[in-house]
Amino acid sequence: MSTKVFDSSIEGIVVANSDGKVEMVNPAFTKITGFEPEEVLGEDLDVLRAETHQHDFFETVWEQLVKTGQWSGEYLNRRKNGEAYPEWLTINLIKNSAGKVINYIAIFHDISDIKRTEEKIKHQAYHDALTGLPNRYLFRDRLTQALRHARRNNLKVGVLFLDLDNFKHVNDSLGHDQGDILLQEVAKRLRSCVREEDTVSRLGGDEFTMILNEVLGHDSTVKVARKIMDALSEPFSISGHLLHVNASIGITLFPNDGEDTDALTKNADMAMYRAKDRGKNNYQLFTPSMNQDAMHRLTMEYQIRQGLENNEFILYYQPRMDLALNKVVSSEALVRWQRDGNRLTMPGDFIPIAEESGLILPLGEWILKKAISQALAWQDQGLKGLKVSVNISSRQFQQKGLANMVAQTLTETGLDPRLLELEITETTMMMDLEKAQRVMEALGRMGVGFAVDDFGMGYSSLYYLKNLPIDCLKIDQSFIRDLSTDPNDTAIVDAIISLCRTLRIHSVAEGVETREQAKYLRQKGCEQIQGYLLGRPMPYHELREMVVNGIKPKL
Ligand SMILES: Nc1nc2c(ncn2[C@@H]2O[C@H](COP(=O)(O)O[C@H]3[C@@H](O)[C@H](n4cnc5c(=O)[nH]c(N)nc54)O[C@@H]3COP(=O)(O)O)[C@@H](O)[C@H]2O)c(=O)[nH]1
Repeated sequence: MSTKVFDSSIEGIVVANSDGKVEMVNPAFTKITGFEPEEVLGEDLDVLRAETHQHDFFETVWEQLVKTGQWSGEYLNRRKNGEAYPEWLTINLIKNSAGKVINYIAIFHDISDIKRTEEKIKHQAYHDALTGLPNRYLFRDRLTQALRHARRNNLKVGVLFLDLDNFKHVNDSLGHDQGDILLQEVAKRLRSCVREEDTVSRLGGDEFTMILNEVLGHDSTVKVARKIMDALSEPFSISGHLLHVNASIGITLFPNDGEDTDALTKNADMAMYRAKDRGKNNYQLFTPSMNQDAMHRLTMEYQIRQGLENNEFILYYQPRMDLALNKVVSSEALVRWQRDGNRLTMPGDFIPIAEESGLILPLGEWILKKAISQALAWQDQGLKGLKVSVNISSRQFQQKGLANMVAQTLTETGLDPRLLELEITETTMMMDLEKAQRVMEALGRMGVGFAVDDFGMGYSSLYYLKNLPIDCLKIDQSFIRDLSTDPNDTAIVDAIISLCRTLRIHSVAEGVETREQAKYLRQKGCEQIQGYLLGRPMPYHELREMVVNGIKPKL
């Protein structure tokens, strides 16, 4: 029976006598190690000892055997062909009734498969499945190690935080599969920009971080950032498409910009946001003032939220005049924040923060509803046909359900949709042309109008002018400012007015401050004007008076 067990066991078994000479091995032993019985029988057990462990390892094993009669543990052994393999080994001392050792029995099995699975699981836990780069956990671990080493040896470590610019467009236009391939290619290029001992990791989405070990100072980190930007500036060829990808990079240096992993990462992230603010496709070194800015932003975010709850926002209206009719035909709703009593905070101080934090969504909805109900009130007060136009920020325009929300508000209030105009910048429309088309056509069918705000400052693309339901171009005020002195501005304004005429789109000049400007625009055929010449943005009742009394003196 015991012979049968010995022979059929899947575990390798070696029996040695009290002198350590091998007396028996089973077939599993041969299968695992490759040694035939005749090659080991009568030999010292030492012939099976691989030189994969240090001397003190065997001393520990021996000590425990003597003490307890048994040792179990992981052992890195070697097959006959020289290949190393891990095994789980148990050695038992067999004693006779007098307590004298008569045999050593070693039982072992090959745990290569288990080890491989373990390694795989470990790799998956610490690597990004898409790019194979270290993930955020391994990044943190590596940075912690790098800082420990740098502290001990008085060295510097650089951290780069990189975010691809407009990656969402690739995903939206070509689909996620192509987006994934692009991320893999970006990962390869990033890896090629740093040394073997540096770490490039993917935190998720289009965010990557880099640990630059033992750098000399800021110059070295900047060099790497430039190298990365150069590497990314070459277009990527993905499934027949040539894609251009840029990145915004934030840089911190240990110990100057943070003492620990969290501080260095957070500050590099902050610097990356500064790079985005500065027009993307650039790098920024962290400065302590960025921390103050971040604190300011956080406080403002909190206060905007409170302001919404406490009804602190109000709308002002700026008149728009039809030059042929010499009458106010529309007004632009412009938000103000009335906090601390009567002090008005201007939109330039809070709209960008509301945009970044997403608070523009509830704020924008409030603005839209308020402007619609005000326009309705003017109709009821006899100001028939007075339109209202509302600025829609890009985040608001991208949100799901904007068309439904506008349509529902119009239905609920009963305002004629033709009295509402939405102002959108070129950049907003170009972010996702298909979506722009869907939203604008849905609302356009109801009668809502669309004005392109700040025209001339962005793409000025004829494609969207031809394909989107646009009613009006608002010529950016920067061209009007120097209309009489800068021949370039004069030429641009003339060209936009004639473009509007050709495309049968209304032309509106923004920022008109002088009679000369108004006169010139009328002469050139510009249809409407808006600006301080007519009046600054004003409370709703002042606008009503202006419409009722007419613009005096006549322009
Ligand atoms: N998403 C939203 N954005 C809004 C809203 N309300 C305002 N804004 C945006 O904030 C920016 C600054 O607005 P504001 O301080 O109100 O300035 C407007 C006008 O006061 C100013 N203007 C008008 N005429 C003149 C002029 O003759 N000279 C001169 N120097 N400035 C003038 O221009 C601003 C209006 O610009 P525009 O929107 O491009 O027509 C501004 O970008 C607003 O868009 C809001 O409710 N939602």
